[in-house]
Amino acid sequence: MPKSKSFLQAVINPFKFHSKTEKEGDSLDTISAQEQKHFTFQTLVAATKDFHPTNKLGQGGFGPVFKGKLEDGREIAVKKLSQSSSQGKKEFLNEARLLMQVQHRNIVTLLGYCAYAAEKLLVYEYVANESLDKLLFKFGRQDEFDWNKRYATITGVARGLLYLHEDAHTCIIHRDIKASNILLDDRWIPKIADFGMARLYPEDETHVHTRVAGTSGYMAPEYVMHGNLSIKADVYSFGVLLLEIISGQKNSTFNLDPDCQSLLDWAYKFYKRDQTLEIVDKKLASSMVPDQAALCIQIGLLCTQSDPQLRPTMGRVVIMLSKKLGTLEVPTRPGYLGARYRRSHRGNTSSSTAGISVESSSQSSGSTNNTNTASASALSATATASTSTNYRLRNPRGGV
Ligand SMILES: Nc1ncnc2c1ncn2[C@@H]1O[C@H](COP(=O)(O)OP(=O)(O)OP(=O)(O)O)[C@@H](O)[C@H]1O
Repeated sequence: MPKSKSFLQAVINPFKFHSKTEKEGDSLDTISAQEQKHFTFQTLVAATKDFHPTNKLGQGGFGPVFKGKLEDGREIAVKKLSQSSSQGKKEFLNEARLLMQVQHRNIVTLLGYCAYAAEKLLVYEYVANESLDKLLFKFGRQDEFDWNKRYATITGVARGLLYLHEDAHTCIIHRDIKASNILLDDRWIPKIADFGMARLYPEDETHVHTRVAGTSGYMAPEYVMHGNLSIKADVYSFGVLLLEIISGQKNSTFNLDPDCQSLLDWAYKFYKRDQTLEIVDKKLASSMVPDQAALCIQIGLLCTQSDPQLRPTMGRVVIMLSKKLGTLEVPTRPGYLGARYRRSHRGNTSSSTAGISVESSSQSSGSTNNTNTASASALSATATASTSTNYRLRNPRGGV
């Protein structure tokens, strides 16, 4: 076997029973151009001090993530697929496969893997400032996260997404852009992480057999309700994330204003009143650049418009971020799932990060009940979700 193929083959082989078709295997071969990146289990045990709880960075749908240090001094994050992982081996392999193909300063680097007996582990560069959700919503570190850092985060994530959509060798739709999937390094450079749900789409692909999956508060309404998946679903999630970064408010648990059902609704309300900056996080009072903040909010609203065709591409977003206020289109009303859905959903989940999964019957593998999964009945309360196993993908690069 040529050395360039060995990494992916070694990752894939332990999962082989999950490989659906020869075609999938072939495409993995053709995308493989990697050096041997195998880590021995012993190396990772030593690096993480036997996966000591004090080294645990967090817990995702795959299982725990541990911090480690290699003998050469490099700091790493080790994602360990738990035996009981509900998210599943398929997504784990998907993440390895997708990340092998991408290299960008705003996308987390996969250093290698380890498959040892029943253990499956992925090894990443360690990203020192951890995830954006912890900075924005948890640790009381919001003061550290001043305007310049937030603006740099917005532009960095926009560039990373632009790369995935337009510059990677095949269009990649991430499908789970959210605050906990953006990591910030020691220089506050944002890195898009967690490719377990991402999908590769060749340019000429028109249909996809998939399921609707993602995190509530971030999913585009046309995707949740009709299974229409395009790059504009990521653009929508990016718009939500942008408004969260600026307001310090979490969309899925928004309850600041009884007249508004979501953060998007709230932002739109003040935009229409010409009081756009009312939504800005009070912690940014001294550091904010008002015109930049107003521009960003307008871009966030353009990205979350109900009609996906009206949403800009990420290429356009990157250009808009460098424009002057007053030169942009006027956003129409944001799209989000209705009040009935939100009530039902809240009643069914205790976690604000819980999401939705509408499963197609042909995809009922062990990967179905991921941590991002809430009851599909919550969805059906309002939306007439497609029960078809074939979700249509209309020109993923050009919109729905
Ligand atoms: N490369 C990394 N460097 C530093 N911390 C990391 C790294 N990767 C993950 N983490 C930490 O581990 C946590 C869990 O990450 P993981 O990607 O497995 O799940 P998640 O995105 O939090 O949740 P889910 O899988 O349900 O979407 C993250 O929130 C982050 O704090």
